[in-house]
Amino acid sequence: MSAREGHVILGVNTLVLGYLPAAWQWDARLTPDAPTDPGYWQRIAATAERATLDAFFLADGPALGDPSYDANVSKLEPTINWAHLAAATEHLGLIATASTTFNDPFELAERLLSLDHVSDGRAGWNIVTTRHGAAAGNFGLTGLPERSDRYERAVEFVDLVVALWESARTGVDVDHAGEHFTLRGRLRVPPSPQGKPVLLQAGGSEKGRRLAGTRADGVFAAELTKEGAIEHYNEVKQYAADAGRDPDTVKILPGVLFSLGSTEEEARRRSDALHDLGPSVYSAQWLSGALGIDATTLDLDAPFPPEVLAQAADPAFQGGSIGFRQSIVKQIRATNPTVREYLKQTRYTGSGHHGFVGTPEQFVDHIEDWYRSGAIDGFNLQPDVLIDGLEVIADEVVPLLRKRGLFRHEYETTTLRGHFGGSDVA
Ligand SMILES: Cc1cc2nc3c(=O)[nH]c(=O)nc-3n(C[C@H](O)[C@H](O)[C@H](O)COP(=O)(O)O)c2cc1C
Repeated sequence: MSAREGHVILGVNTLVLGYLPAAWQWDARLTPDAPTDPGYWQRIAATAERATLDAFFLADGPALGDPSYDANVSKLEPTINWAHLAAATEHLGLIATASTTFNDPFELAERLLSLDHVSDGRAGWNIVTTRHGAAAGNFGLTGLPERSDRYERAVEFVDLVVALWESARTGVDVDHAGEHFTLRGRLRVPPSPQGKPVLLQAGGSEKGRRLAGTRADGVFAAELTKEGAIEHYNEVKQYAADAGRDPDTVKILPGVLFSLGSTEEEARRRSDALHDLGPSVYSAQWLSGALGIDATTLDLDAPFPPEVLAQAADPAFQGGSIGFRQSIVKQIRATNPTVREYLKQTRYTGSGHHGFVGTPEQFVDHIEDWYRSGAIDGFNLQPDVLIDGLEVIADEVVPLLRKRGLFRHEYETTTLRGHFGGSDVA
């Protein structure tokens, strides 16, 4: 492995109860009111701070989830969810997903900068353009705007939000007349301790990677294989360098779904039990959404038809996220399994996101391997089930990472930007 030094960044995409739909059946502490119970969030945040983790992260879309594959159908709006947790935590970053397609730049700039104040500089914004068609109906549209329109709007949206945060610092009005937005004025919210919230981006198409490289401080990536992760890592870092930025200021954090056990067999039993407890269509539904086809119509005992894996004639009209789709197709092409074999293997190698099933020691080996191979700057951890899935990170994984010099022993920085290697002071 390379001699790469430094420590990994570890976030937790809490989702709410965990990434598997049966999470609520696994742990009695995951009560029906957990999503809206401040006490639940404070308990898991205390575990995360005990482990000196970098941030809690909330994936989100402005629409009710689909229970056939979404483990967290109902939840609070992320910035509100994090505002109350800010008061109950001291170090943990709080990253909220918000769509550039279904928000207004002035309102979101105010809301995120306010969150940065109430959290003493620990706010982050995960920039998405939203892949779920259900959100369109909630905003008076008959369908999602086409991908390149969404990204064109996203670039103007992000630049306007950053200009508004800058207006808070300089006191100079923003005077913007663009393709998607016209605005003259400035924020009433003063600059925050870290200057402005940390920007992350999620979306792996070429436009998504370019947005990340030119503007974001971090990337929530979907990469099922180490080769795909290295390619994504290098591409975004190159976009940053081409934009005159220091590539090291953009941290690449793929998601990793994990089930851990004291032995590999126990971990696999846990993953199997959780999948067997969940909706039988879970893996097929996830795959359908990610590939943009109905996976339940495929011949289970045959390989994937070439036309299913082929890129849409015009990627612009490829539904869902190209990032997820490309990653899944790469993984399928690597072993050419039957559909049934692939759906079964996703239990152990992840569905859409990279997956790991094994012991804490094996997980640490895996984290170290991907980090020293230049595939990641860290991971956005996604426990199969919250509470006990997070406790094993605090009690077993982090101590092992610290022993290897790969993780902090205590918080040395006070803001999310500081945790990411930037300066605590704006
Ligand atoms: C790793 C990853 C995580 C994502 N998380 C979300 C999310 O939480 N909410 C959401 O609306 N979209 C999410 N998306 C999709 C984004 O909305 C994205 O802008 C859109 O699907 C286009 O993605 P693409 O560039 O991969 O085609 C995610 C995409 C990826 C790759």
